[in-house]
Amino acid sequence: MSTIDATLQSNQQKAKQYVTKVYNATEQRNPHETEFLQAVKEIVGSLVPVIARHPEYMNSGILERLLEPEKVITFRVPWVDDQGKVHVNRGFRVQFNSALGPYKGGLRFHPTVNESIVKFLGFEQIFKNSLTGQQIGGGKGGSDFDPKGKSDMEIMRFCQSFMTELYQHIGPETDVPAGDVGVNAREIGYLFGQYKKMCGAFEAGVLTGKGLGYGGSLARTEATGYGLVYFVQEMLKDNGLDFKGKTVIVSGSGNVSIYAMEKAAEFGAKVVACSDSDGYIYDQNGINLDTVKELKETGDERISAYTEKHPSAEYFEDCTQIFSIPCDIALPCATQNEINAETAQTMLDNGVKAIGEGANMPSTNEAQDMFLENHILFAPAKAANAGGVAVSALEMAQNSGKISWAFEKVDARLQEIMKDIYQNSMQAASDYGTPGNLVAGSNIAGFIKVADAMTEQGII
Ligand SMILES: NC(=O)c1ccc[n+]([C@@H]2O[C@H](COP(=O)([O-])OP(=O)(O)OC[C@H]3O[C@@H](n4cnc5c(N)ncnc54)[C@H](O)[C@@H]3O)[C@@H](O)[C@H]2O)c1
Repeated sequence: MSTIDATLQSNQQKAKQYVTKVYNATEQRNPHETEFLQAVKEIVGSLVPVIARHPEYMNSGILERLLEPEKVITFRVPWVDDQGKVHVNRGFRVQFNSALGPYKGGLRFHPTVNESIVKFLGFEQIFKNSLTGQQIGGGKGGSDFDPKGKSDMEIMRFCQSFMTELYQHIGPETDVPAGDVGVNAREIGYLFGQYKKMCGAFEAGVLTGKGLGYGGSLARTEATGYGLVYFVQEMLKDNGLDFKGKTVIVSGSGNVSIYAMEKAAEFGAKVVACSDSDGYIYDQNGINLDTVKELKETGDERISAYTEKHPSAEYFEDCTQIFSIPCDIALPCATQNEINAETAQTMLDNGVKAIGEGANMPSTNEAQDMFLENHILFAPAKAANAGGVAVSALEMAQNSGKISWAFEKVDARLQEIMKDIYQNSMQAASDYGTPGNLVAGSNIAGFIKVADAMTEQGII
């Protein structure tokens, strides 16, 4: 073995030991945070070749610092329902990393929200935001409040109470929340109103996903779903494929899902199924998106009601079974861990060709490995669903210039950003010895920018 080969091997070994040591320490320090640990394991596992080539990251403790949020804020959110009964929920904001810019990431209102979920989302957000090439750090927040079945006034009172505490921790140059599951334009409106009242100032850039009349950006509503399809289209094109004529399944029926279905259909695909947390619908004629929008965007109805308007469609209880339907392209857009090893095996048996993750961490690490081992085209969440935050950063830019761009301008910029993320992730994958592996490539490309900025900014 040559001296160069021996050095490379020794560096690789040291890097592996370092990554394992840091992961084990994280596990010991956060023993019950399963989702956070899952996200950490996936990312740090792919960083071994980077650390081996750049031992300076190891020497300056980059991973140890990256894995500990800069700040975690937990607070009480008391509110009164329409019957006068008092409720108390828990609010969270994790300000994970500000090496590249103000913390940026959504708020999730869902009964499953806890510190582990918010930390996994915030951790992923660091790399996603870095991939967009914009000046945004990583953060995330939310509450275990369940908006399902609540009246408009209850939602408003909850949002006001939530912001009464949060306002002192955020700001256009500090931390800029947005929507996520359970937080859409209505909730952002109530949150913004309360922020404005508490601060006594109209600071449009403090929240993104706002209504168009008071500083929102055109194309923000569509951005995550459209961006996902633009990303998958790049991946398909690179492999001699295309959306045209393909059978597509999109889980969920919320913001990401609806606009992923819209763009996939526009590109000539036939979307045959979508879901909500109760069950899924299968429409062999192709999902009628106007009906889904009517049920989910203007009404507050369950997806099962779709079959009342389209009797030839079928409804099945148990949303987890949506991916048992054969398809060419699967776009999981509902929630974390919706595809486990068993579901992945069914999808492989059914001949799936490509997967694009619209939701955050919808595939377990086992499922992801199975797709990669079987050479399925796989677009991981932190790259493929970055379109939402990318357009949020464009909203911040418009707010700071007090201007509004046309839909076409924002959409064109979104397409360029998704293309760049695809190319940079592919390049990083091939530079570090895993050509074509977008999981490794996006982790590495996202990491290097943050690690370099942290190094330049000193030990803080
Ligand atoms: N909104 C964004 O801009 C954005 C950006 C990046 C990533 N994401 C991620 O995309 C996912 C969806 O977010 P959204 O903004 O569309 O939320 P949303 O609240 O608008 O919609 C979520 C949808 O998923 C459904 N759902 C929930 N649990 C489910 C389950 N177990 N099985 C099937 N359906 C289920 C809900 O009924 C709803 O239709 C989340 O993982 C979120 O973190 C969102």
